[in-house]
Amino acid sequence: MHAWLIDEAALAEQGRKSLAQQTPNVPVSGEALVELGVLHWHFDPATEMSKVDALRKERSYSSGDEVNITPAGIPKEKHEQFFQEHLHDDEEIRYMLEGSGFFDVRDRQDRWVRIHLTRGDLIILPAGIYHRFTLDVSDFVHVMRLFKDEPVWTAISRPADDRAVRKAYLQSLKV
Ligand SMILES: CSCCC(=O)/C(O)=C/O
Ligand SMILES: [Fe+2]
Repeated sequence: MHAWLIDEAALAEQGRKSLAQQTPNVPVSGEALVELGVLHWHFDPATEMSKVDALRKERSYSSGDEVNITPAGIPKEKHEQFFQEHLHDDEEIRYMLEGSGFFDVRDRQDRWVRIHLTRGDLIILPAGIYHRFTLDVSDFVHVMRLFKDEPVWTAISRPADDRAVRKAYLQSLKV
């Protein structure tokens, strides 16, 4: 996992799937992500699935599924929808089994932090954080999605500032 600040204009120029970090390169540490409520682990899918299972139990992720995301495999509109800034009422838990991609999350100053995830990265985005997802130049990801209850994927587009989950998230940043 690598994370860095991105500038929207520069990103548009280089293409949103580009692996190139921007100049000036401003890295964002794992600790800074934790302060935003973003948690990250790395578990080798070949040898460390028991650690994923332990985390599932510990955090009560009772259901899950696996999806392939490729330009050919999902409708373009869906991929565009992933890249529309949104939030969820629940945590978003994603475990990268193959491939790679970017989650962009908003920081306290409303800047974009780009998080590059590759095989073995497991990320938890807190409920209420504004974010988006895109494939990178590899154009492929096989991802496990984990849920506390029945699988639901409801994206609430920004602006959603009046939503209870957004207010609770902002409140959690203050402590
Ligand atoms: C990498 S899983 C597909 C994207 C997704 O589920 C989501 O909510 C993006 O924010
Ligand atoms: Fe999302």
